[in-house]
Amino acid sequence: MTTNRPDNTTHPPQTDQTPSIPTANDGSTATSRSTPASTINANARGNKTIVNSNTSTDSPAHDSTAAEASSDAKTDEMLLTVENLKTVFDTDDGTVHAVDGIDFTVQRGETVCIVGESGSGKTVTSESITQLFKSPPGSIADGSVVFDGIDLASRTEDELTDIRGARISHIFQNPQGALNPVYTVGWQLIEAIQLHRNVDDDAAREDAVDLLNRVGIPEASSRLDDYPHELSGGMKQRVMIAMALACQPDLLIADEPTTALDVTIQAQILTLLRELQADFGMSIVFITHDLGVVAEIADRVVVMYAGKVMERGSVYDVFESPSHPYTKALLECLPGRGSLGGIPGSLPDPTAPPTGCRFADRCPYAVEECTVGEQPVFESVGGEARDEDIEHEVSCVHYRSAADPSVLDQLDADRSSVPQERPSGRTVGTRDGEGGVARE
Ligand SMILES: Nc1ncnc2c1ncn2[C@@H]1O[C@H](COP(=O)(O)OP(=O)(O)OP(=O)(O)O)[C@@H](O)[C@H]1O
Ligand code: NI
Repeated sequence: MTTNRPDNTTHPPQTDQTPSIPTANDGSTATSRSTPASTINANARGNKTIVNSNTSTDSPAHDSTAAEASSDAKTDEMLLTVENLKTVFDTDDGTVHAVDGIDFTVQRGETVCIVGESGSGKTVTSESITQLFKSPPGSIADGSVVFDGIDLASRTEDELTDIRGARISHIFQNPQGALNPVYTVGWQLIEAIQLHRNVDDDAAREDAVDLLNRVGIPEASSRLDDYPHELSGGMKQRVMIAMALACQPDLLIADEPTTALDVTIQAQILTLLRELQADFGMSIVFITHDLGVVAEIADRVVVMYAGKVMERGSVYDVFESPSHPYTKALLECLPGRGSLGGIPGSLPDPTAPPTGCRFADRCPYAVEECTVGEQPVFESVGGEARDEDIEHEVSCVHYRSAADPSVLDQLDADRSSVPQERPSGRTVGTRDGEGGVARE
């Protein structure tokens, strides 16, 4: 990379533990990759054209020593804080409560995976960060999205455009849709670079070649003259990543960026993202329904269901001590586990979400209390956190202070002694019959 960074040091891992993550059959592990953050970027998706701004301001790189020494400094490590976010769509069928009061945080340099079944609100969550959804019908009905001290939820469209262009990049599942078919890859990349940095054509071209090299495109200088249709799907996604990195974002939002790719290419892209994150120090919000990918790439996991967060915690805690029955059910769908066809049943109607826990009617552990009132408050799961910087919390009545969550284990034991109902309905979980992605 040609770009100069104010701070290219790499943090020590958040923890020296590298527990085995039961991704699937391969027992591969996920390690923390925490690095400091910096700077800028931009990009495009169907709903809105994202116009890039031309300023590039480095965010204050945080001082790891100070951060470790003081709990106050931890606030500085927080890049994104989402609180009580509600995003709705006004439709002819009523108001769709796509995201319905969620909280999560993203620290500088970490990867947060949002995982859940299809329709649980992952994409709308990611689009709500910079309000990429089409409006109307979409709107943020409540809550705040604080990015590096700026509340994005209350910003004007112009201000959001600047932020999107300057500091938050998006990559999407379908790179074809995001690349302009009538311009060469080089033209588009050079434009992205020049929108952010005041460099002449030759310097921008040189940077473009560097970026393409960096994302693993062979013979980069000759590929600059290719049109998007001349590239394979994997190569196009690499170009999109290069464009997203053109100005070094503080935050890269990746919505199922590998889902359309074959398994080998998926693995390569995930490896690439990890390497780039270490080099660039950016934070990543990674949307996926694939738990194999989560185990591979996440530091922190946010489990979503029907517009709500059900459980959140470090990748270690969520995989090794899954606590919400929904998380348990998702993990059961991993290849080699009990459930083959996904979790029985389907999501509730998003225009009329049920009271209480939204998973209650599909939950083998549900009791009467689960179906009344508000979503259960988040409780700490307790036990020894494997990553002490990341709280492990769950929204489930069985974890209330007066309750005894071991009832879930007891029920598990009881259930395993009776034949299981063969699940039907929508699928969730991992790539077709494949295990986790091999780590390098
Ligand atoms: N433009 C829209 N108009 C109306 N409803 C919408 C719109 N976009 C999303 N929704 C609804 O919001 C809910 C959440 O959708 P979202 O796309 O965020 O799910 P997801 O978790 O990303 O699913 P998938 O894994 O299939 O991508 C769904 O019920 C969806 O139908
Ligand atoms: Ni989605």
